[in-house]
Amino acid sequence: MDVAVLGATGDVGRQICTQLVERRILPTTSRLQLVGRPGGASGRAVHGLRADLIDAYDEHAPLLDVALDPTEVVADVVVVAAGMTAPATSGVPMSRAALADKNVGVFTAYAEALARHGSGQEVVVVVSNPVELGVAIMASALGRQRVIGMGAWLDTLRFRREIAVSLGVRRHRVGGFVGGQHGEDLVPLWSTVRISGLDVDERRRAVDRLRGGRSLDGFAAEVASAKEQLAATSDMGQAFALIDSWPPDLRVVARPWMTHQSGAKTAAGTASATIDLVDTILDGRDIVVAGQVALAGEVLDRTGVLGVPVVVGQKGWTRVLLDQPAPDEARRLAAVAERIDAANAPWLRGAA
Ligand SMILES: NC(=O)c1ccc[n+]([C@@H]2O[C@H](COP(=O)([O-])OP(=O)(O)OC[C@H]3O[C@@H](n4cnc5c(N)ncnc54)[C@H](O)[C@@H]3O)[C@@H](O)[C@H]2O)c1
Repeated sequence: MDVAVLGATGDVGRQICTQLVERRILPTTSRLQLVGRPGGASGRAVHGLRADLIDAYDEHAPLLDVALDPTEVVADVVVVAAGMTAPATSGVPMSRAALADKNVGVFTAYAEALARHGSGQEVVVVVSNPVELGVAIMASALGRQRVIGMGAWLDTLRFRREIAVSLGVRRHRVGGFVGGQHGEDLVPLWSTVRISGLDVDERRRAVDRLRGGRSLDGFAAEVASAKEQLAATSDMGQAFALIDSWPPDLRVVARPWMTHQSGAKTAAGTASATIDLVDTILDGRDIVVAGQVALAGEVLDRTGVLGVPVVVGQKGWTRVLLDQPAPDEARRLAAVAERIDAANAPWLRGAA
């Protein structure tokens, strides 16, 4: 199967391409399409990236080609990593609306081109932010089940790792999902957490200990306070040590936020989670992941985009697996869904 990466020469796109090749996710008979923009720096650099990848990995690299126009994108899985990101500098916030304003044109151009020139089968993985807006635009052009935003999967892998660190076990022993909106408005779904080797009572005790008597009703205030404390800490080492002292779900929000503020960005982790999702789609077996998808009433009677656990396979996602969220999860999911809808509305009206 073939993969196309839009925004291949960006920080995230380049990591995705490199990891796809280095980790031998694609056989040598498959094609990896590196997609840039005509003219300008990325249109030139995408040819250079192709040459560099061949230089490094010729023996096991898939077929590498370059596309510079949305109409030329051809693949079974299309990864959307093109578009602007918030500045990776402390004290330079960029609102979701400002980012949406920058990236709505990118989402729309590729959605229209894929709808018109695509195979009608490609699965689209949205990495670019706001990921919920990208999913909404792509899903309305291509059909909702072929489009999945990877922010919730990245948040899920972080959640599992933070829980594993707190319990002193390896990450692969921890299951559980994060839903909601990617970033500060994520929803840690504690009711879905499973820890291999622990029975139900042991798990309940472990989860209660990790949560420390908190519920998600106070989570937004905790996140706001965490950001304030981190913004007031000029020493990066101290900031990350402070994060280490917090509970796992708060660390899931705070650590990547601080990483981005440090100037390092989160390109490697984002790419790794994207590869994981792409590999799962290519694998062909139905596997449960978390992703931002366009709902039609499957959870809390919601329509609109929301991060939830879903079954994915080669045709996209098929089912939502969140029958009974805990009451505090349901309340936060509903509130976050409202915020996503409100944030997306002006752009979706504009696109109609
Ligand atoms: N979902 C996540 O978990 C997550 C994490 C980190 C970053 N991101 C997002 O990924 C996106 C890329 O981030 P980055 O750090 O790589 O940014 P970057 O600025 O380094 O790269 C963006 C790339 O997109 C390209 N691009 C812009 N418009 C294009 C178009 N119309 N066609 C083809 N290419 C185009 C640019 O030339 C550039 O190469 C951002 O939207 C960012 O917010 C998402």
